[in-house]
Amino acid sequence: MLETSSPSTSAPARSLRLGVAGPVGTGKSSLIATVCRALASELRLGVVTNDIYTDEDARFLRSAGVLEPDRIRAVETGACPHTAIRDDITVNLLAVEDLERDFSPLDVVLIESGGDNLTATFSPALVDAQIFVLDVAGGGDVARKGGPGIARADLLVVNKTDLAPYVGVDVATMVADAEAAREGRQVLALSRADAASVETLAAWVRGLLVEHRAGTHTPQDPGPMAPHFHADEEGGVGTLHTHDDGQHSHDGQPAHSHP
Ligand SMILES: Nc1nc2c(ncn2[C@@H]2O[C@H](COP(=O)(O)OP(=O)(O)OP(=O)(O)O)[C@@H](O)[C@H]2O)c(=O)[nH]1
Repeated sequence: MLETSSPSTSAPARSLRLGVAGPVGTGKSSLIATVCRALASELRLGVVTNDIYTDEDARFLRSAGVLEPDRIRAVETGACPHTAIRDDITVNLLAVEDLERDFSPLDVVLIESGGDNLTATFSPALVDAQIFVLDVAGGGDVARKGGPGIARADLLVVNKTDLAPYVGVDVATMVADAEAAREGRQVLALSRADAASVETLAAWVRGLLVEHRAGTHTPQDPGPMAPHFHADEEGGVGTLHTHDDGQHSHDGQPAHSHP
């Protein structure tokens, strides 16, 4: 791939890990397919999908031919999606690190959460940044309802805007509601059928990668992590952690310091 092309020629310490979360069916897999189509010719990409009982999202992306099949790895969570993206990220972190090792160096690894409710967001120990996806078909009022993903994800996508006339949603109002809930953080009205919106999404990813490589992007936790226990070195139960400052990972190191 184009190591000499923008956004940077300097070697990153590791890939940019970008999470994509949001309610069931809002278009997370499709958004990842769109990003891959837009950027696969200029960046080295990998994908990890999360499904509860299947590897369906990975199979969808492989069959769409957006990346070579082995660059798309599936995690079966066997539990509510938030469990594997926030409460215990081990299986996802291993999948990401396997990808990064197998295809070293990668520029971006996209991690798709299983569809969950409005409270589910990624731990900053797993991803450097996250996109939260809503769609117009879920109702124009959803953006007003708030929650950590809507309010504080790095980017909020209002997806499937091509469907808005058919479901009676005014996209401009929905975006304005979302911007108010986000206190100025970016909102993108997206449709895979709208090339300009797709290019805006691709440009956002490129810009984030530049910041990641420069070390100027700080991973944020959109919501408090549930209190949890770590096993101590003897295998017993260790100390209760809350990590509610948004700056620390499961191992107590700065969230962006994983190798
Ligand atoms: N009209 C339209 N449909 C879209 C768009 N993006 C996705 N869809 C459709 O929305 C449906 C759900 O898309 P997915 O990408 O599977 O959604 P998801 O969030 O990954 O779904 P889960 O993994 O089940 O939570 C599919 O039928 C897609 O074809 C869009 O921009 N416009």
